[in-house]
Amino acid sequence: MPNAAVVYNPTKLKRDALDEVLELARKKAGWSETRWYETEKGSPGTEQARQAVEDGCDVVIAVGGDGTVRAVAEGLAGSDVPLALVPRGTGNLLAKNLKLPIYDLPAAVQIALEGPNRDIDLGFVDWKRPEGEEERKAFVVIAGMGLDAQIMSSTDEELKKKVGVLAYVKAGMTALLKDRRMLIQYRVDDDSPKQAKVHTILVGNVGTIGHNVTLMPDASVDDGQLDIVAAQPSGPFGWFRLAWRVLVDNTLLRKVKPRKWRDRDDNAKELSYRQAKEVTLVLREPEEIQLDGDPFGKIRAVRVSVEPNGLGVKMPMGWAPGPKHAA
Ligand SMILES: Nc1ncnc2c1ncn2[C@@H]1O[C@H](COP(=O)(O)OP(=O)(O)OP(=O)(O)O)[C@@H](O)[C@H]1O
Repeated sequence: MPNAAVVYNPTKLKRDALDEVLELARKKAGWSETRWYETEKGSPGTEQARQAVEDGCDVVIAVGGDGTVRAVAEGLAGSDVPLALVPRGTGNLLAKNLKLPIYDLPAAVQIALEGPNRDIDLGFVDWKRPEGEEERKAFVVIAGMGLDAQIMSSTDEELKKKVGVLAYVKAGMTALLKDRRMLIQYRVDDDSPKQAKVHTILVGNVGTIGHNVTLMPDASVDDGQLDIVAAQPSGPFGWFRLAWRVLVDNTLLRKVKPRKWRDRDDNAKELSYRQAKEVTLVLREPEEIQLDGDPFGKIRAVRVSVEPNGLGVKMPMGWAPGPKHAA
């Protein structure tokens, strides 16, 4: 009989609430006893997911926000055990990009036990800390440096509990006022290395960053490619033009705007886009990095790469591969 493992963040959902729904569903589906693994502040899900794989589970259900999902996905890398989501965070970005149900326990549980598998790309970062320490981490949504990572690292967690995403607005305004740019050396795939001065550089696996804002209009979760965006607004209207590009062009007009117009716009100077399998960045000064919305401190250099189809995710019943499902 198959069995499910649950890796859950107890600050996001009480075990009893999920257990009640899961017990009914697993008995009905003929699954054996569920194994439970609780995350901890200093151990947000990677070790638990690895343990669950070692214990022989058939699916790992991650319960929590994007941080928990990222950590569990990292623990599943290299295994063929799929991930199922019970989204319980602020952003829930992977779930939203894959159009999975949010805050619907029975639907999430049914998907976990009976839903079809979809293979999606898994992003990896190999970074070097300012002190020289090297580390490898996975991400499923976005890796970012510069302004957005400063926002993540300075967002007030207490305020986030009270006002949700508005806490990011406060941190964002503070970071914007500092108007700091990073001097980077970068190399995209086999191109020759180049230099640039940018406010933010984002490397994404999915294109929508919550509230239906599409940052990377061509990003697809299973195209085997990373989408790179560099933001370098300048002049008094630079940030305004950038916001217009993201909020109006990418998000609202994308569906109606002819492709050739978008091609012409795609490398306007506020926002440059590239698709690649790998990008290496060397920073003049150590910079903050964020993965899927969680801050990971300062790094000196990073190689971002993608493992195509590196992660299986449980999808809603009736899902089948096809262009209209591209995220
Ligand atoms: N048992 C625990 N007690 C306290 N904190 C925990 C525990 N388990 C995990 N955490 C912390 O929870 C954070 C991960 O939270 P999670 O991603 O589930 O929600 P979130 O941060 O609200 O989501 P989002 O990223 O969407 O805002 C990690 O920083 C981790 O250290």
